[in-house]
Amino acid sequence: MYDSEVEIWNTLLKWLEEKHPGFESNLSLRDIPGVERGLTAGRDLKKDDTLLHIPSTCMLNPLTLLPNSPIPSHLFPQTKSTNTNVSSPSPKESSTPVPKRARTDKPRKLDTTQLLTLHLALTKDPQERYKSDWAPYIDSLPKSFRPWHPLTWVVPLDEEQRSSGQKEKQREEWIWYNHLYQIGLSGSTRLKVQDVKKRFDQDYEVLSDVLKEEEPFKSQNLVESIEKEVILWAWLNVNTRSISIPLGLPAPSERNNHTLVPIMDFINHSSNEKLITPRVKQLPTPSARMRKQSASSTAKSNGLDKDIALPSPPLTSSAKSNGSTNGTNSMGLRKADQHLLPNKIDFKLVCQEGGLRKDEEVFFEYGGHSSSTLFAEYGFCEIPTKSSFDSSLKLTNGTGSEEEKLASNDTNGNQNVNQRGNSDEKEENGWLSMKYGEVDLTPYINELWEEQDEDDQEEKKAVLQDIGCWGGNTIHCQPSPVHPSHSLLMTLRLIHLPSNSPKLTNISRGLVTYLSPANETSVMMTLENMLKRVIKDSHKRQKDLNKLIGHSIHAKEENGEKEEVNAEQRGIIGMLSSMCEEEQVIARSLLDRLEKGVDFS
Ligand SMILES: C[S@@+](CC[C@H](N)C(=O)[O-])C[C@H]1O[C@@H](n2cnc3c(N)ncnc32)[C@H](O)[C@@H]1O
Repeated sequence: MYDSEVEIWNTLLKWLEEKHPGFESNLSLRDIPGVERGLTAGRDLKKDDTLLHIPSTCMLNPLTLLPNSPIPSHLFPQTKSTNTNVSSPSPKESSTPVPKRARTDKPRKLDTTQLLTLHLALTKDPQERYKSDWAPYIDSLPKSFRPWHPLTWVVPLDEEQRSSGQKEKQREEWIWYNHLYQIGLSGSTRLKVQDVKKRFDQDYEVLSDVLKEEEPFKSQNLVESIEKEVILWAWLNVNTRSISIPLGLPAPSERNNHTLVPIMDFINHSSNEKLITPRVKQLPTPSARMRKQSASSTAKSNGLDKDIALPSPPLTSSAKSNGSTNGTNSMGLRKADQHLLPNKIDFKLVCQEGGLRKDEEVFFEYGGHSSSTLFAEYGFCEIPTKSSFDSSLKLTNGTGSEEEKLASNDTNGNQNVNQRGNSDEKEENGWLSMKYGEVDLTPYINELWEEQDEDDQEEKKAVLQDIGCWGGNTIHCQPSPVHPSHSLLMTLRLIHLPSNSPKLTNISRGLVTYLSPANETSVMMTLENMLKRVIKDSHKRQKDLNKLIGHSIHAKEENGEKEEVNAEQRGIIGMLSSMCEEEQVIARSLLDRLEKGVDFS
């Protein structure tokens, strides 16, 4: 571990111990240079031992932020119950002039994502006018998301604001990663990254307007001094590290009811139930409990000791429209409706059955996310190995078995999925047993929609929305065996249904799902063709990724100075190649079933 990182960690612990009574931790920081940071048991722990107790006061959210925030209070979101801002404005804010807006304009409000992004970004004011009470926590956040987070591959660097010495190198690096985005990501993963970008662009626009128009930022010309890159850094911290919690803020809950939580946000993800160690409880902070007990006799039924949702970025628009995916982030939505006293909820993590040995890593499941969602939102994916820690090694140091895996492909970068040896079978079983193993066929389905007449398309889309099947174009590993989602089957059935079919009414009422033997045959043939294309496209991508290995980032080959891709790039290429493998294994497995005549009616 670097000395500076130890220092940052120790400063954070000291701040929590001194300023936030109730804080307790039995966890240690695992930080191997070049590998993701994570948390491990600081000593042997048994069932129900406290791993971590995080008081509500140290969490960073609109409720804790408001009392001393330089951000004007009228920008804060309003609580559902009071329909007022999260608390009364402090004298400092009440003198802040509210900018005049047209009468018909609604007063400007930021949601939690935007507000936290703004708070983090203000701490980077070059003139240091915005010191945060959370400084020791903010110092512990990742310093940069470039170049490893895929959002940064589609958001170009602001050339104007780079020093000329760095400019060329950074520009070349960005071109390399943008090229990787074009050739190394499946169509469906690209759609998910574009969805993240859309959310970022919208929030960036809102925050730029706030910096331009709201005081005191306007007079300080902060829109010029806070670079887009800083907003990107802040936004990605909020989106990759915040945790769903009921704050009593209004819908959309996934944009409002979340918080940054020191220490807890160092915990890495795993969907492997054997590795997910702590149980998380929400409980009132001690002083709140006293007040709540005297105010209400229903305190215990109002959420005490409830399990709580974990790191959970705002829903992607595709997930929103797709209730049938693996419950993406829905845990957060449900729990966020049941809240204790807003701002008075502690987190307590306790050890699961079986306990933990000293130095064993602690994991959470961030949500029911497929590889492509994990990758687009958090910049990593899970690989079926004995632990997720192995996958994080692959992600960042690039020297692990991914490289060997790439090297073991044939000269075209292809793996022959029909002729599998023992190790391939093992690999295949690994992918097929992943809890959220999935292939998303949306780009192929979109092509089919484009072939349809526009009115026909609209009518069928409305029917699919009526039955909750719009947008769920996925095939899943669980429950085994691999199968298309009901939404995918219904989508294909409607695509193959003649225009203006009288059957549409009964389908939209949920009375009919199977349409006819001829329709079903067409559906199966289309599905087969799509799966073959998935396998072919994925092999092609793997081949292109292979070509990148050994190629220079700075394109100096013409000078005879061939530079290898660096370890980080190699790690990312390995991860993308694994995602190709996952697609091939899952698509092949469903294809085998279809070829054997499986019936999904
Ligand atoms: C909530 S933070 C967890 C702490 C983080 N590792 C750190 O160093 O601060 C989420 C980020 O951790 C990384 N991460 C989480 N789980 C991972 C895993 N299983 N493998 C690789 N990286 C992971 C990803 O970069 C993700 O964006």
